[in-house]
Amino acid sequence: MESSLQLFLALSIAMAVFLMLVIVGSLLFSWWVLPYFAYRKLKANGFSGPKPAFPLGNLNDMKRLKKKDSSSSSSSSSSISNDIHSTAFPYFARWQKLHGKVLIYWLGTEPFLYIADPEFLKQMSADIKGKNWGKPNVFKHDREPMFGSGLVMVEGEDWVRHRHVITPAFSPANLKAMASLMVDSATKMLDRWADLISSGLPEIDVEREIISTAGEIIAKTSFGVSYENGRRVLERLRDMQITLFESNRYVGVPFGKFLNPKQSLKAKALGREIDELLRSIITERSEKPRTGKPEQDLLGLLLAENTVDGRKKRALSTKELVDECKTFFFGGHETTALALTWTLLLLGLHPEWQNELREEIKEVIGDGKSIDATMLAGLKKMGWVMNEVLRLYSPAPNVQRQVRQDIQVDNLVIPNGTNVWIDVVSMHHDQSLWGDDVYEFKPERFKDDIFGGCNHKMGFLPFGFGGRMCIGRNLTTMEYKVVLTLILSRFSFSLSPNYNHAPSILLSLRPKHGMPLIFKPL
Ligand code: HEM
Repeated sequence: MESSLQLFLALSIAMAVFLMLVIVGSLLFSWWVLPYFAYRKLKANGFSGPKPAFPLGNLNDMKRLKKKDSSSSSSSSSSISNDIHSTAFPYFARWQKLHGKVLIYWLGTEPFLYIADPEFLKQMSADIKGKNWGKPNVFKHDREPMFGSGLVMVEGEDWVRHRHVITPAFSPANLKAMASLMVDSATKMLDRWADLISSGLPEIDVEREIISTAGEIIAKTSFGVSYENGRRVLERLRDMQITLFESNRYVGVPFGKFLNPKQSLKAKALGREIDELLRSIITERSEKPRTGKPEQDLLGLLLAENTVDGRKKRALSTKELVDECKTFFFGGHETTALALTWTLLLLGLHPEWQNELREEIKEVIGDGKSIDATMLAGLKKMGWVMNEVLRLYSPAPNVQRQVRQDIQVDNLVIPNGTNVWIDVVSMHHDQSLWGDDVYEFKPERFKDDIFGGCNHKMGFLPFGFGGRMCIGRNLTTMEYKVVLTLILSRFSFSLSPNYNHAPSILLSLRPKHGMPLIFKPL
């Protein structure tokens, strides 16, 4: 009896040890062996890069170089340079010098092929359709609370279906109906600015103000905030964004989430609440008998797409609709707000361009009080300014993809599964592509050329490229023109002496210390 108990115990221990070994072995296999083989295959092409250390990859080098640089890189308002690549991304600038414009670096245990060479990118992407690109699995996990399986992250036939259903919602005809929502939110913000100015406080941090207004605009245009639940979703989405930003992120590092357990749990709880609120909005709306035109926000248009002749065709499931609403919010408001924020910096430094744009607004729109969306296309110079700002201070500073098939580039092979990191800021600041005036603010470079005189068509990529190019670019252009027209029609502005120039990366390219400007009513 005793010996069979001992045998049972010994077997149980052996089994537990065996299971532990299997778990540790498979973790090491997926964190060490697989990435190492992927790395070896990439290296076989002759690419090199900084030496990684397990399990952080090059994250420590990046932090160290950033820290070293940030002690010397912020500059006061009187000495602002648009040469920002080496200050916002000192590690990429340094590695490029050592390893060229295509190199390998590691986020945790994930190797990435870094690309800042438009010709290489052109050759690599020439035969790849939108549906055949992947998004790095490591980001799918990390950004799950923001995008779920919305359009930014889906792949293959699912991506084709999502893109097909969503594209009509962003058509110019549909977007026009949203202009008045934008005017309302922006006017409310500008009335608040006017009150501040008249009470003797002309210095306004436009970054904070515009991000909050753009959040309201995107919530209205995505799922409507006139409903009680809509407002609550907006508040929770903002909380979620702050929570995600607060955490010191260890993307690609095994168990990285557990290094910030409090934030990870909070983001998860907020995510559940947001999903629940959006689900209730969707159910309420889809059960409402359809009379007349669908509601003119993106969700209303998607729900209409989901129905044919009054019958449900279920192009997108409720979960997919929830994820798309979150995707529009996270993908759409901060990028647009930052494009406007950086524009105000550059126009604050170039009052002659404020005047040029005011003249144009007078000619095309009149006093700027009532804006008809059809007139916006006439604001050509404003379009050049927008492009030039997106070139110098691209709010989406990089594009990430994952390769889903072996890709041949000349005699090289980029293997299936390779993570790709495209450094847009580097290409937008590359003297060999743009010429000696690369760091100057010169909107006129876009006057007769949609590529701004760049000597390579893949050198200007503010909205990405190919079939997966940004679906929201028309919405952004409209919002940009509406908000800038209203600002320029009411105020002139200059940079505050308190502005500290430190463009830095927090998912998007942001001014690290905000953007204080001094306003005067016209
Ligand atoms: C200045 C504003 C914006 C910038 C700079 C920007 C930039 C980008 C970039 C670089 C991509 C990746 C493209 C690629 O992989 O090649 C992208 C994709 C996307 N953007 Fe935007 N975006 C902006 C505004 C918006 C807005 C307003 C929305 C929605 C309301 C939006 C929704 C999306 C979506 C859903 C995708 C994924 C498209 C796909 O994979 O099919 N974006 N955007």
